[in-house]
Amino acid sequence: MSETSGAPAEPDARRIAFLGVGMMGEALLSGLVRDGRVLRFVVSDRDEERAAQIAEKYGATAAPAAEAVAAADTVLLAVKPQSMAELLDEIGAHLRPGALVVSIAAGITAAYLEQRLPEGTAVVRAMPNTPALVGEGITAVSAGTHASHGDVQQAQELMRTCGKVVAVPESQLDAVTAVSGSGPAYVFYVVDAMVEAGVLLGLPRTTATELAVQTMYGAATMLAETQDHPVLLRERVSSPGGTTVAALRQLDDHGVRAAFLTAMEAAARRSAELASGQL
Ligand SMILES: NC(=O)C1=CN([C@@H]2O[C@H](COP(=O)(O)OP(=O)(O)OC[C@H]3O[C@@H](n4cnc5c(N)ncnc54)[C@H](OP(=O)(O)O)[C@@H]3O)[C@@H](O)[C@H]2O)C=CC1
Ligand SMILES: O=C(O)[C@@H]1CCC=N1
Repeated sequence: MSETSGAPAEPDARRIAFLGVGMMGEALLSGLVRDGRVLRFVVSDRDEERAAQIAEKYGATAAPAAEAVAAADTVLLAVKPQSMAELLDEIGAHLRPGALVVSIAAGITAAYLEQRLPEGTAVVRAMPNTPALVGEGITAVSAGTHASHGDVQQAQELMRTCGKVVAVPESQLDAVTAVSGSGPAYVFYVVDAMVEAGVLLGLPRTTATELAVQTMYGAATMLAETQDHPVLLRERVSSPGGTTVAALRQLDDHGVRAAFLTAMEAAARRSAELASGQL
């Protein structure tokens, strides 16, 4: 198995195995490659053709999972929760002593992973999101039983190549998954609805899309840069007796806020179901 590295900024001799290079595995790999430190990557996927394509695209090596972990200092588990038990069976006996295992699977607890990996394996759970693809992700990280402070820092550093990182207790990860893990989908849903409304009002689709996307981007940038409360920012848009209050009243009448609460409760509940084995 040969290995390649990105352009060096700070030397880093770690070897990282990506197990599962679907949507999220690729997003995280792209962040690390963009980061450009000397990191050696090996990728593995049940779909060998996809693994080979990803390896070629990012200058990594493709290998079967057992082979990939045998040479890795850090192992990133990026398969669906439903595939996790099978993958752990496959790699358990091949893991290097002292290797750090980072899992991004929704719902799968550190205890679930620790029970299926060699005794004492350092496990860190991370919940990233797809804006990692453009370096604007946010990841929440929590430590398993055997993970040291250094292990957690290493996992955080890994995830920071894709955006921001926060540390949370594992008990909060279902809620995190509901807010930021699944969150980009709600935002895309809202933008899609705004574009559709613009088209309904007679705008060309391209114009409606440009207006909606830049409005979302500008509003998010204001939130991040001013740190002002969203209610204050909303009030500044709402002229007395004007267009905005007319629209917001309709959102309230249609129960949009309540729908968000119910939807995100459902996401957190589903995450907890995955943890309790209801795959
Ligand atoms: N998508 C997202 O926004 C986020 C996802 N996550 C988590 O990331 C994980 C991956 O999600 P996502 O990228 O969306 O899923 P994908 O289905 O896109 O990617 C998972 C990949 O892993 C492959 N795979 C399955 N089993 C194995 C195995 N035993 N060995 C090697 N590869 C395997 C899958 O192949 P096959 O399709 O053949 O099964 C697939 O290509 C999930 O656990 C999810 O909870 C976390 C945060 C955000
Ligand atoms: O939908 C899912 O289950 C995954 C976890 C968070 C985002 N996507």
